[in-house]
Amino acid sequence: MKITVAGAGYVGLVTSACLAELGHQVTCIDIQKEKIDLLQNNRLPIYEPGLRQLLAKNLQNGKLVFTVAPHLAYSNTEIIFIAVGTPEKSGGSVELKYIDEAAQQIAHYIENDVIICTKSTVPVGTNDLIKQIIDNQKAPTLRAEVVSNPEFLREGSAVHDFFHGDRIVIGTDNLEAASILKKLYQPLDIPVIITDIRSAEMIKYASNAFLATKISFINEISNICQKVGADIDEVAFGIGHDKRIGHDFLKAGIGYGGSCFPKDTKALLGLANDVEHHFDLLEAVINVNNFQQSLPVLLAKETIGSLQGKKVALLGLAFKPNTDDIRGSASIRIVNELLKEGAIVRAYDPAAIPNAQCILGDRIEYAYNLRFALHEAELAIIATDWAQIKDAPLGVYQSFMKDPIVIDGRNCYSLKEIQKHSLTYLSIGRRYIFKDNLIDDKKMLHF
Ligand SMILES: NC(=O)c1ccc[n+]([C@@H]2O[C@H](COP(=O)([O-])OP(=O)(O)OC[C@H]3O[C@@H](n4cnc5c(N)ncnc54)[C@H](O)[C@@H]3O)[C@@H](O)[C@H]2O)c1
Ligand SMILES: O=c1ccn([C@@H]2O[C@H](COP(=O)(O)OP(=O)(O)O[C@H]3O[C@H](CO)[C@@H](O)[C@H](O)[C@H]3O)[C@@H](O)[C@H]2O)c(=O)[nH]1
Repeated sequence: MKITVAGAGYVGLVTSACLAELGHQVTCIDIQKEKIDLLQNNRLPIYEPGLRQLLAKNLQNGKLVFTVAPHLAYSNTEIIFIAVGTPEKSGGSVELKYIDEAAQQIAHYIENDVIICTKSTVPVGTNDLIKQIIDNQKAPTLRAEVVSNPEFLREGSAVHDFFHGDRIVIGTDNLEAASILKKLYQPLDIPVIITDIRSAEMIKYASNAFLATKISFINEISNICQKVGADIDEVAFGIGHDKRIGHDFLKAGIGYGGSCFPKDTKALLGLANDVEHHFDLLEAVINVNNFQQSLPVLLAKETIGSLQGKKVALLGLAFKPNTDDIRGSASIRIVNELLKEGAIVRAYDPAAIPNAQCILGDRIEYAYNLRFALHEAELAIIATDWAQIKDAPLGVYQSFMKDPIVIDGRNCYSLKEIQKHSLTYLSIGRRYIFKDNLIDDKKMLHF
């Protein structure tokens, strides 16, 4: 089929490359010329495992084309996927201007009947607005069916998720459009759920809010575990064995980040408020996450005292491993809080340094390897569980730091392993181990 994808971000690029891989003729359009120039030259503007190979192959065989020209993208196509950004506005509501602009362009440039699928995460009711824009502005002879087709991929495993997702949701009342999309996705052998547009839009927000709730729940349990001397990893393992609960998304840590959970939970809270429903549970999930992201600096202050002039190695800038995305990352909050306390920060990340530099500039130093980050640091904070960080031998902390204090925000090491080394080690929801293997419950910190 001839397919157009609007937006060359994480979702747009993965969708484009994977649909081209399935044999479709795909045109991906973006408004950022620099991005399209890079892509046309076979260079990826993002870090996403597996994407480079798909891009190279499908650019070369002509199945995938990049453009900034809307007449090329929209005038001769059968299905259009909208994958433009829907970022958070100040106050937490959803910025829909990119959706609005894309819809206007589509309406203006289409020259045949099309199905328009919204992959962007949009508040319930937005697809009706897209339909209104298109219907009001397109040529009256053309048929354009607007369908909600929310995306569930995770960064860092997005290509895998495209081919092996848990479900595909199609929100439409139009049986013909549903059947065309079902056929498009058929080779993936993933269950397809066909529902109405508003339910499809809500499935996306409810999914993210539920996953965020699981994370905040386990983080709250972890904070209690730490105070009563239980071990959160044991507890999560134990409760996860109940099939009704499951093991996924029960990893305690320094909270969820990313371009989705923080913004989508706030958007759903806003949506609930708009219909005069106070979503107490979701509000608590967000508050717990804010606390959790601040935990490393609280622990640092309780352990060391003043952080003024202290050298801190921050290990990980991305919001999770295997991505260069720093949107909503706990690390950004940690840096800001450390700098406010007067600390000197040197950060290491295998992929996210260029993105971090755009936001943090020269307020911190950057290290291109773990050892340089740790060199002479007085405190190390593990913020992202990249393999390069979680698999590093514990000896490096002793070799490169003066008197190592490690705050492990992702519980990368087992306490047994830690006890073989002489370092002060604080993790999430587990006993704190002080230098010389002293595990002293009386030394539990209080925050
Ligand atoms: N990132 C994820 O993991 C993920 C997963 C599922 C859903 N989503 C949702 O998908 C949407 C896109 O997310 P993303 O992370 O890929 O965003 P992104 O910010 O990485 O990319 C969005 C792209 O859209 C482009 N754009 C803006 N207006 C345009 C227009 N009129 N025409 C063409 N391109 C235009 C921007 O220039 C940008 O390159 C969001 O709604 C997000 O919530 C994201
Ligand atoms: O047990 C866990 C699982 C995740 N996280 C954190 O939660 C955040 C989000 O992780 P993840 O969900 O793996 O990454 P995303 O790429 O943000 O994907 C989420 O957001 C996307 C955008 O909406 C959805 O498409 C995906 O289904 C949804 O998982 C990260 O900071 C993780 O460190 C935890 O702290 N504990």
